[in-house]
Amino acid sequence: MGPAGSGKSTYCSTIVNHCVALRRTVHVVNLDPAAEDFSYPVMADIRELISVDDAMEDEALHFGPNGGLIFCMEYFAQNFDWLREELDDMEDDYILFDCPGQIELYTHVPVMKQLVDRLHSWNFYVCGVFLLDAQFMIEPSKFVSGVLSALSTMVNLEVPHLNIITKLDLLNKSARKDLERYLEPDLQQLLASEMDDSRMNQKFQKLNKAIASLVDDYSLVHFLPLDITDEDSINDTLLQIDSAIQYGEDFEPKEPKDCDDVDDPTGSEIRDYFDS
Ligand SMILES: Nc1nc2c(ncn2[C@@H]2O[C@H](COP(=O)(O)OP(=O)(O)OP(=O)(O)O)[C@@H](O)[C@H]2O)c(=O)[nH]1
Ligand SMILES: [Mg+2]
Repeated sequence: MGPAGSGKSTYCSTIVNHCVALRRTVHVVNLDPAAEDFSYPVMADIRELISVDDAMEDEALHFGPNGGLIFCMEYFAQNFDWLREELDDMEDDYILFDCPGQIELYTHVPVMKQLVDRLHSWNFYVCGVFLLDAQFMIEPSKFVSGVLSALSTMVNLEVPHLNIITKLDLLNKSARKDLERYLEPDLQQLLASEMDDSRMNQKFQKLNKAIASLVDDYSLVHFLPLDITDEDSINDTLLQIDSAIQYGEDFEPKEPKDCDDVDDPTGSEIRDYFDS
């Protein structure tokens, strides 16, 4: 999940490619009714059920792109049986759901929560992954808006949750260094530094302080940086999610000969993965 363009589909293809190298099975379900191109193999596509064009072109509905998307997602919520059928053959597999970018879906439209509840009822372990563009880590007030959307998604879904900063490879050295103060943020301090040299009026300052203390009180917002050009960084992300959903804990131990079958360099990648 995450705002438009935050890198959700890129994240899915990055994880798929990484897992191919690890010989680990990962599938992706496209839940974006407006998506057109995919850089990963699509196991199931919501557009087979309904697409934004269907909602926009319908004579009676006449939606624009945003209303159309919400309509599609509500239609999806009425038809989870479609997803159940698509997931029918899955067992012990890892599935990524590539979601749309409209923030309403994570804040006040109930469809994502309904989806999570339905997945639980089908015995899936679910982890929410919320992506935020590293551009949000440049100004404290931008960061606060990112934190709030991450927080409302987290509170809304009530599942293990990971916030990830994307597009790290686009940052220069000094921006990367600056990023560190946002990874374990002290919001009060961050905002205080901005307030000193801005002309924010008193009410706005007070509002920011109140938001900062609310977020601090939850002490739940933590960000993990993801650099898709760095295999170790991708591995760290995967491990955090694995531990959140207890992935692999109930797998049967593999026969040693399975490991012998694996050729290098894949074999060494698998060892690296378990070593880390
Ligand atoms: N350099 C770099 N570019 C990225 C990264 N992640 C995404 N992009 C680029 O950012 C743009 C948007 O990425 P997407 O993966 O389509 O983002 P999205 O969140 O799926 O977008 P929507 O589905 O439209 O909301 C694309 O041009 C990607 O190539 C990254 O980690 N590094
Ligand atoms: Mg996308």
